[in-house]
Amino acid sequence: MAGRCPRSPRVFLPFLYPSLFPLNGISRPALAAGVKGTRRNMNTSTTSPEPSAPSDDLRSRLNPDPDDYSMTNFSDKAKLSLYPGPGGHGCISFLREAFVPDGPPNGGDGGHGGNIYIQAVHGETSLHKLARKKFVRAGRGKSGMGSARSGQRGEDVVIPVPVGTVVREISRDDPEAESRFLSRRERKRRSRESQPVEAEVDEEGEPVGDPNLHKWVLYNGMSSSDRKRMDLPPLPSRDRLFRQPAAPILLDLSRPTPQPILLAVGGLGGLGNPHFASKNTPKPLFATRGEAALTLEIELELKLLADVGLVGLPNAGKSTLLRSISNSRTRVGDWAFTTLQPNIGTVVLDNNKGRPMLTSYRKVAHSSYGRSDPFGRPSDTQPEVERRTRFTIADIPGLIEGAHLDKGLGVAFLRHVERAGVLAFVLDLSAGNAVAALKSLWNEVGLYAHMREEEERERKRQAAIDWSASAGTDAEDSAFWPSTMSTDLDAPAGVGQGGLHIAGKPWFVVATKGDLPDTQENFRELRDYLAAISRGEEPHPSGTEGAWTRDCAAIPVSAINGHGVDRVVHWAVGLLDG
Ligand SMILES: Nc1nc2c(ncn2[C@@H]2O[C@H](COP(=O)(O)OP(=O)(O)OP(=O)(O)O)[C@@H](O)[C@H]2O)c(=O)[nH]1
Ligand SMILES: [Mg+2]
Repeated sequence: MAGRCPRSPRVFLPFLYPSLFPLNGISRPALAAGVKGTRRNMNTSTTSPEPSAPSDDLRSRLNPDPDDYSMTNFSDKAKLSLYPGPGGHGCISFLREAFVPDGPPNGGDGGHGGNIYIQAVHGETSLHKLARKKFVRAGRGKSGMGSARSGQRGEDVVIPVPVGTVVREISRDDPEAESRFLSRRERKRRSRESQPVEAEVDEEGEPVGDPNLHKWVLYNGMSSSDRKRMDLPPLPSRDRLFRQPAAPILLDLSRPTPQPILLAVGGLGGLGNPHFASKNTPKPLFATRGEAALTLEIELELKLLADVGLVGLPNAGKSTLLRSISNSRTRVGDWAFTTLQPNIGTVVLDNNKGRPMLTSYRKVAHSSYGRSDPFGRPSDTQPEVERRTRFTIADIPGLIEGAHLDKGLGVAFLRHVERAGVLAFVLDLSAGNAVAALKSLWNEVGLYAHMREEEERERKRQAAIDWSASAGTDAEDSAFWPSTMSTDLDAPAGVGQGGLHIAGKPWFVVATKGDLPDTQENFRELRDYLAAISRGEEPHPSGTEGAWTRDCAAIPVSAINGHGVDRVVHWAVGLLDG
């Protein structure tokens, strides 16, 4: 779909290349009709397209000192060990009152351990705090007490993460699930071989006692041989309020989650001795221990969610462009790799005088995300339309040739533009052949897309392994954790189609530094090349079959002067909402 900005290049091009686009007698005010208003800090005018000299304010904003920038802590990866709380032990106690010297058992139950949840919230922008933290621990359940007082429940912990975070389980160690699984397997083996359950003996012929002895709290005054001989009842099977999500956990928190999502469940509290009182054992001298909780290792990866992603070689002028269309104070400097971390700017579609600069409507998906579903899964989504007032734009560190081989800063930062609706390739017209630069950038992006797809396939292979057999997760637990949580997740639309999930996005080119001399010829070549792609005479620069090739536009700008940048905004909005 074509961009929404006026198709005639004459609207802005006279600023940069009057010889390329002769006016043909069209009056200058008429040329400006496509741009409805003035943007703050910009020199495009409603009355005259003539570039006025940039004000000092604008000059210093768009060509700032290298130390004039704001920088925040940022990290897009974190590994966390999660330790939900273990359960508190049950209590062995008996009623002792005046005139009741030998009362019934009244030991309280232990409290359950605290759970660990995760929630994607607006306002969080980075994972650096979690990356430093390294582990998260929920509260342990308190042990039960006499007089039938139950122990307090351990405190739950909610991990707030930025919207756009992907959560992947690396490993888990669940001693309880493992022992449940082993005892179930043992029971099955015995019933298959129809073996009578014989009392096991140790090497010296002494009875070994209950293999689950370690799960009981025994009265302190007992001797160890009494303990071994003690006839303990079978461990009661218990209902769980929360079930541990099955392995491997894989979540894509690409929208805010109104309710926290459960990651790791705390251990169950032990049962007090009244639970084991029976006709034969009216005074049980035992209670159960609280369950040990599992340990979960997870990896968090933040993929920023911007509407438009800027991709370009180092020093191309991406950050200057971002400054010129938003209020971003990202760092600008005349050397490669000035930008070392992604920056997001918000472009407000308003000239700050209460008048919209352009009118566009975006599709919004309203859903009952998390409202009716305990897991916050999207349900019936109904796209609606609302007036667009802003969009976000992500500026990432520059890519160099061979970035996929980890040259320069590598291609990892492309993950922040991977989900952008539109890609804007920023090319420096004064730095050699722009067509070659565009091809080289697309080549790196294409290789990154293939790498991501390979990773995705590998992850799917891993996910296909039946973890319940090896890690001891209950089969019903697997059913409990909805498989949709892990399938619609990480796979961006089009993954597995040879890089299409990126090459299929709408894109355009911003040709910067058009104010510098001898850039017209370079721009002319670039424009002709893009026109040939649009006509289908040239393949997509990444070489991907079926990639987006409609209306490939090159917009010449002088970001440092704020010239032509309105057109970038118009075109981007047109592609986003078109
Ligand atoms: N003449 C001219 N210079 C520009 C223009 N845009 C940017 N520059 C200059 O080019 C240099 C690099 O600009 P940046 O915006 O830092 O470039 P970048 O692409 O963000 O660079 P990295 O962050 O290193 O990838 C700075 O000295 C800018 O002042 C422009 O339109 N015209
Ligand atoms: Mg930069």
